[in-house]
Amino acid sequence: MNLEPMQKAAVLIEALPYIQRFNRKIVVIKYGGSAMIDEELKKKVIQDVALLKLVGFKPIIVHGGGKEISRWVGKVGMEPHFINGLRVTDEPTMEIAEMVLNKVNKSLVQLVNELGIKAVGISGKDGMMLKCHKKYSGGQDIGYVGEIDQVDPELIHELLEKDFLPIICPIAYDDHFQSYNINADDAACAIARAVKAEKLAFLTDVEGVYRDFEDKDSLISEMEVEEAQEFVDSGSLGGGMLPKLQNCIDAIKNGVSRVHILDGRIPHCLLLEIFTDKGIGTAIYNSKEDERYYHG
Ligand SMILES: Nc1ncnc2c1ncn2[C@@H]1O[C@H](COP(=O)(O)OP(=O)(O)O)[C@@H](O)[C@H]1O
Ligand SMILES: CC(=O)N[C@@H](CCC(=O)OP(=O)(O)O)C(=O)O
Repeated sequence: MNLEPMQKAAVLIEALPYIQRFNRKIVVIKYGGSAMIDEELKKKVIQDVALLKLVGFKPIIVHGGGKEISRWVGKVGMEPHFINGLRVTDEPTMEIAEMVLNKVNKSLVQLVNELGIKAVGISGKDGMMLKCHKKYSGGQDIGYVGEIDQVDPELIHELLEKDFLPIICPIAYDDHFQSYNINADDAACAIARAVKAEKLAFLTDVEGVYRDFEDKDSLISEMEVEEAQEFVDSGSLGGGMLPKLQNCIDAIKNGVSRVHILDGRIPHCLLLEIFTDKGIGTAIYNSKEDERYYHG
């Protein structure tokens, strides 16, 4: 894309009110495994986060790595198994999940560091950040899968205060200090609530939420939280989007100002959402009044 100098200036000027509005505000970015497949795209996501940091935002990355965990589970001759979108996590799977998530974590840290920004990679066990209990799915035992009870944000605040960029992987601990595998959307949501994030953005592998998944013209660009709840309750939403949208609703109801579901396959989707008047993907917000605050 070649822009004339005046167009370049216009793009920067359009970003100005957003830079002012988000100065020193916390933005949590949930970076899903499905949006991590392409190395070039991955670099662009990291560039976006770096830019957010350099213009004065306080970004936090909470990442997944579900596809990579499944690849390694397959490598050791086991079959990945999910119930209601959650990985059935027996002892060997837990060991693999923790190893893989830590590996993904450090690879993201390296990409951020390469841009001259100091990142610190941690899991929910560091600083006793994410405490959980064993979760059952529809009454079924799904192994070492946890539900978060408590988030201690002290370490995150310390890192932000010292100007580090926290990169967090979704592993938690229970009363007995056993490690648990946490769905990364759940972790991002709990963390965004605990740090009272201004924004929570999910980077995934679809354009956003479709009213009808079969009809690609039915993309919903924005929804008030009540409307989103009605959509979830209607039963017409399926797949991974169902728990994701419920997480978005819970985040808004618990103090996060605005949540976005963005297509991580679009280069620089984060910048396009945050710094342009129109935005992209699906935005969920509390009320029309709050929405005017963001997009005029
Ligand atoms: N109405 C819908 N709109 C968008 N995505 C949907 C819808 N219904 C089901 N989905 C599915 O939800 C998936 C996104 O959730 P998920 O797989 O959990 O993403 P991630 O791995 O990025 O967290 C999409 O890839 C899509 O297959
Ligand atoms: C319990 C559970 O399902 N944990 C997830 C954690 C990683 C994750 O959520 O990654 P994505 O965001 O890439 O899907 C898993 O094992 O796949």
